[in-house]
Amino acid sequence: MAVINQAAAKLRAQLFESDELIVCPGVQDGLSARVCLQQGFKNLYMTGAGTAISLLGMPDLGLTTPTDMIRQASMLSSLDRSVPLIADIDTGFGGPVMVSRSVESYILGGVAGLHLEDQVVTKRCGHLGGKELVDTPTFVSRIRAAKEARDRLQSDLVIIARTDALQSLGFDEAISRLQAAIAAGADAVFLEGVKDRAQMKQFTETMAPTPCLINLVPGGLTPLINAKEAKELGYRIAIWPCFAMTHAYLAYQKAARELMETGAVTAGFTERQRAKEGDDVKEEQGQESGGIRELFELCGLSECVEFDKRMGGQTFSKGV
Ligand SMILES: C[C@](O)(C(=O)O)[C@H](CC(=O)O)C(=O)O
Repeated sequence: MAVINQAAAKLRAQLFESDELIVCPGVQDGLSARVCLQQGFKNLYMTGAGTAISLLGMPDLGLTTPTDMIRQASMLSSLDRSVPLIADIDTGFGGPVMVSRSVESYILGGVAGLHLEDQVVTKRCGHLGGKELVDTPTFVSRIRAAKEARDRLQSDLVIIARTDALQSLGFDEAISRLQAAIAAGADAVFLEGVKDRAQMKQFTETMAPTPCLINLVPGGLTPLINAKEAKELGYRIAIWPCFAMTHAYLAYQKAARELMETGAVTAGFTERQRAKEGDDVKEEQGQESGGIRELFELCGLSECVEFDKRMGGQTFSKGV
């Protein structure tokens, strides 16, 4: 339990014992997480939208089950337990019993923080239209159930209350929902779909001293401010869901189109290889930048081989 709680304790210290902006690149699978860890980010964010797209090939419409989300959040937490993960838990997936069970599973999976919202269970991405909300007592019961799970497991899990009320009910109602959530045990707050800088500032000032999260979705309702601006506007956590998925999508599309049209794969790393060949720099077969071995290395190939050996295993004694 102590090891499982370390990331949560670290996130809590980042939030309450410093004034840093907690910068969270959105990740949805092993590859995106490994790349962000390689780049040295101190925190990660598990996007529910990205998980729906990547795991199910479906839009963010409340289709991921608790099992999908728990499994993905636990896997992402396990890649580097010194890097606290904040994970989307959507609506908590049901009534208070379900919320409590789901939060317990997130904690046992090593998740450091989560955000829990006030949409109906058949939710949708906060940046789509026609969202429906539960009433404030129902929202508060979800937060209370999350806190109960945290207290029962003696965890430092950071609970972030999210409201989607801004679009349909306005700023004041959204604030009063978040204040009710704080009274029920939320540590931080997330106003979904904030529309401009003036509203960002008004939000962080109104909620002070409670830490506020900003959600910077490409193509969403909120202007894509940068980390420096987010800090200046009073935010303490910034998440960038799906920030690299657009690039990944376009890269997949380019490679797939090429294979479809030419019957050969020359996009991506082989292009760089060719450029290098033009410079008379030949790389060994299978050693190209971006080739499969590099991806395996990114995902811990050498560490696995070394671990096997250290444990007295023979699995890789003939090399890999
Ligand atoms: C933050 C969010 O819940 C997510 O799943 O990452 C989404 C983001 C998105 O749909 O891109 C949301 O804002 O609802």
